[in-house]
Amino acid sequence: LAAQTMKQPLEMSSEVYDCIVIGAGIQGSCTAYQLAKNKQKTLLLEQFVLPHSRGSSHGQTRVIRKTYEEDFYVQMMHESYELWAQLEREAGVELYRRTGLLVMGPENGEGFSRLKATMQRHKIPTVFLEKQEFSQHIPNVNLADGNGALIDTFAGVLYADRALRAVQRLFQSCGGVIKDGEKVIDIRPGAEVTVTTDSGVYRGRSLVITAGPWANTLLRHTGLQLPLKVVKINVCYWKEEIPGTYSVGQSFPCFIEMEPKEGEYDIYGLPSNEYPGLMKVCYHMGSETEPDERDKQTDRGDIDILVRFVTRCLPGLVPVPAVVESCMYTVTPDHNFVLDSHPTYGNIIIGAGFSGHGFKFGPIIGKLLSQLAMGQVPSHDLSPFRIQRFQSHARSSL
Ligand SMILES: Cc1cc2nc3c(=O)[nH]c(=O)nc-3n(C[C@H](O)[C@H](O)[C@H](O)COP(=O)(O)OP(=O)(O)OC[C@H]3O[C@@H](n4cnc5c(N)ncnc54)[C@H](O)[C@@H]3O)c2cc1C
Ligand SMILES: O=C(O)[C@@H]1CCCC=N1
Repeated sequence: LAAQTMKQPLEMSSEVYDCIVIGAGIQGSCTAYQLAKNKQKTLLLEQFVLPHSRGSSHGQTRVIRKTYEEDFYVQMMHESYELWAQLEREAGVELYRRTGLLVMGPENGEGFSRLKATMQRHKIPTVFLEKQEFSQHIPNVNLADGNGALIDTFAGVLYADRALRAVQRLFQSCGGVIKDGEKVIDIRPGAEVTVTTDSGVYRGRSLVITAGPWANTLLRHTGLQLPLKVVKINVCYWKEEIPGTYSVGQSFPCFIEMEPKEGEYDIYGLPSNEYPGLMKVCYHMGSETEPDERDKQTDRGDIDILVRFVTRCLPGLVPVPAVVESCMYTVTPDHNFVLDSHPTYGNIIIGAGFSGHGFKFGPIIGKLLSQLAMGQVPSHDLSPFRIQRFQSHARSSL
């Protein structure tokens, strides 16, 4: 009996991969696909059985836009749109639906002014709406006093779950290997990195860590901790008083209300689509949580803010959420991503801290992280995303 219950040592696979990617969310899946396309023998490890709803990439929809204040995000989005279109062709599925994005914000505020200037500088097709013509273009929305409004006409919706499945399928069709339901429990850095899961041991010449909310749990094995905050997002859907009022079919756009009140985070919404008669409207922040204890976080302060916003600005919605789902953001202090090599181990690449706005960048992030993993010079300037910027925060736990 003792012999039967004794644990067998985990077997080391004889295969040496060019690259092992940990985490099959949108960033890891896109990275793995880019590597496989570049003839790299690639293993993608995922702790949960796919598909799952325990990280940050699940759910049916995400916003895609070029509407950013910073030039570097706009430049990356130019290429990301092209790569999404390429993915649609390769997978033979529709992943993007153009709806436009309405941005409302304090007309003379710093953020809104910077956004307007960036849109103009990059010649992004934008309609600037005057207060008096607003309701004619956007019925059933109340523009707050003092707010300006613009529309990014090429923005829209990405079909997130469908996109994730498509990228993983493409990765496998290029010879990539996915092992899901395998949690990584140890990482040994070296010229060949050794990665141990709860059921096997694997070796790779390089390693990409794209573990979303679990980034720091894994980085601990490499002696690094980043200043990341994991928050639970209450994903709220609101019932239309008259079904279809805010629907994709009625050409209702996605929207962002910048800084609805001083000190508050943005509120954003997507036209009703995935659940007929329900519109998704969310607060762009949540309360801190441990990633494995997400459902124990029951704070509803964000929902109170949303109820006030819906009552004031979206009169065609019942101001009580009809459905609340859960998701997580992994937030950096400056809300910019981490895209970098490990400061000590050059063959360990980190993609983390996507701060609630990373999905739309998936294909370009996949390309950049794969370039780092292959030892190539990245095709965009990655200086805004370096670990070094956290010098006073990032801790070595070696
Ligand atoms: C409610 C919500 C709305 C959003 N809206 C938008 C939007 O409109 N537009 C936009 O661009 N972005 C949006 N985002 C952000 C975007 O979805 C995220 O930035 C993106 O999904 C992050 O992907 P990821 O691959 O880094 O993380 P994840 O999707 O969390 O993937 C990480 C994966 O790593 C796995 N993993 C972790 N640890 C281990 C381990 N030890 N072993 C094996 N596997 C492991 C996890 O299980 C997980 O599957 C939104 C996010 C949320 C939550
Ligand atoms: O990234 C996005 O576009 C969305 C909407 C604004 C806030 C966060 N996610």
